[in-house]
Amino acid sequence: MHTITEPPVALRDITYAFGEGELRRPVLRQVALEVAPGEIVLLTGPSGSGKTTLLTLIGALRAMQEGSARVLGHELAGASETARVALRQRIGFIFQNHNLLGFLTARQNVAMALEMQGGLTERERLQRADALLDSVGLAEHTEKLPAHLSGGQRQRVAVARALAADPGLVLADEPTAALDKQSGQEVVHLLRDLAKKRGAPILLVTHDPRILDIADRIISMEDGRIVPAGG
Ligand SMILES: Nc1ncnc2c1ncn2[C@@H]1O[C@H](COP(=O)(O)OP(=O)(O)OP(=O)(O)O)[C@@H](O)[C@H]1O
Repeated sequence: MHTITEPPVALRDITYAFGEGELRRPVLRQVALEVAPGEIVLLTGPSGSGKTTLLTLIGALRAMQEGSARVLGHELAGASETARVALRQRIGFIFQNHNLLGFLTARQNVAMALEMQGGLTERERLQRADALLDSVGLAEHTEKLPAHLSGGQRQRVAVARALAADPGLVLADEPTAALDKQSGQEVVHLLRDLAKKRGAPILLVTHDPRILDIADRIISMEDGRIVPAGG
């Protein structure tokens, strides 16, 4: 007997539009995509081609319109808000502007991501946060507020936070856009190594040609469609 493992991300015929009636503007057209366990997929393409919209659909951050999206074993078409919230807790998100809370230390920002998990005492959460910050090279900076860290360091905190809850999938939107070349490369290499270790696939939207080498696969989008490889 074979066990057929479902890919962590499987999209079929995803079509999505903003606006209604005459103002309706399609931004995704029949997108199909599969991401394998542990795979690192980069999504590139011109501004406005629909990359972020696709990422937010996969991340259950917006409701589907047409097509099918199976993410970590759950169908998102027709999924309730409750189901989407539950799925979001199994996904690690990293954004361009890191989205750290300015009044919390690096350690508190990471520990907060563990609160949803339940089952851990505060002491355990803080210990786990310290271990994660250590793994991204920030052992010396756990007590600092985001404002006292460099851009690269803040983005490392965001990586630690995204991986804190042992996500089944990591979604990143332009995580290096605000960073210089070296910090950007450090952050994505770190992200890649940590995700590979945990077997979590990464889907990363980027315009940054300096980080293309981390990809297992690069996908281009144009005008709401995935451009066929080699085309
Ligand atoms: N909330 C919204 N309401 C209306 N139109 C939107 C909304 N969000 C995005 N759009 C439009 O949808 C299209 C696709 O946007 P999207 O952000 O997905 O593209 P992108 O490829 O990620 O672009 P960029 O690289 O600039 O981030 C754009 O034309 C954008 O203006």
